[in-house]
Amino acid sequence: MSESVLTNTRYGKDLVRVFRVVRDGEFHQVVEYNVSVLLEGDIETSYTVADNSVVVATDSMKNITYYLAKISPHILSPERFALHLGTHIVSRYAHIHRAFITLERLRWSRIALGANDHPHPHSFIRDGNDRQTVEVEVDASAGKDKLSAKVTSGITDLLVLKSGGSAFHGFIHDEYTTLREVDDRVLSTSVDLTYTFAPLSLISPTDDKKLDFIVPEGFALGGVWDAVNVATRVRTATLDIFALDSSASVQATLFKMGQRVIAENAGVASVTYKLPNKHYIPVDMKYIGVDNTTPANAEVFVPVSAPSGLISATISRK
Ligand SMILES: O=c1[nH]c(=O)c2[nH]c(=O)[nH]c2[nH]1
Repeated sequence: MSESVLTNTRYGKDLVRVFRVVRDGEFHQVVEYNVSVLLEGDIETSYTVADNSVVVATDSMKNITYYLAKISPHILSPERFALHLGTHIVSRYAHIHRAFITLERLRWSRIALGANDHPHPHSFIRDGNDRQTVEVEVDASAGKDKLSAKVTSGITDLLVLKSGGSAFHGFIHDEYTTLREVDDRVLSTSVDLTYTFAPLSLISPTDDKKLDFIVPEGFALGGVWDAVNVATRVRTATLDIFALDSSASVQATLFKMGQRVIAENAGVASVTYKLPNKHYIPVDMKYIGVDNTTPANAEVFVPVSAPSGLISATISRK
């Protein structure tokens, strides 16, 4: 027993599902989040000597999440809501020094009706399985009056495919090579990306209940970290480059995506893409005397679920 030591502790509530409607008269806005709240602090004794007096119950973390979803004016912005939640928790509990708030925003887009695409005031559609992601770390370890935060946002599971405009040749040919060079192929990936904002300092709440939250400079609408607009631009840039690039490889297309994200978003310090290459293999129909394998005649493909390539890179501001 004496040869072991507790070196790291973090605990909390995962998969807190919460939906919020914000009513502006007839006009509603909605968000649905999956939230994870993890805490670090002076909690070692809960592990080593079963001392629950230092434990904020994970059930309470769930309740705090629901309460903040009810009262936070920042609920519609995943970044600002996560910062508000983390700031409240580290300010409210003296022995909790860091809060790690992770949040996924599910898509609920407003339904557009009729020939004019008339936006419906309170009806929404799940128009994609991709989720916006936010990871926030609120750090009070330098003191409750010196809060700082790191914010990383992203997109996960954005599934795309192009049936032209993608080639792959010039790669190493040796005794292990069976892949053919192609001028044209099906390219599909499920985009996973994260982008990081510069670290920021936060103003500590001054009210008794520690519920006040002042949006950090830059994170308000129109600021360099205006997360709503950054998220929209990053998604648009990724889809634009995917569609428009005459792809020489996943690597080369990925780099162009990253360059555009950095160029268009002054507040973004770096962006990391993880792109699986989801292979679509032309079916060999020689058995029936049909050419389905030369690129011009390849029309029937087998989508291969495994293995896939996996291409990743981080593009940073110089
Ligand atoms: O775009 C690609 N990059 C690779 O590194 C690679 N490797 C492979 O087999 N196919 C591909 N395609």
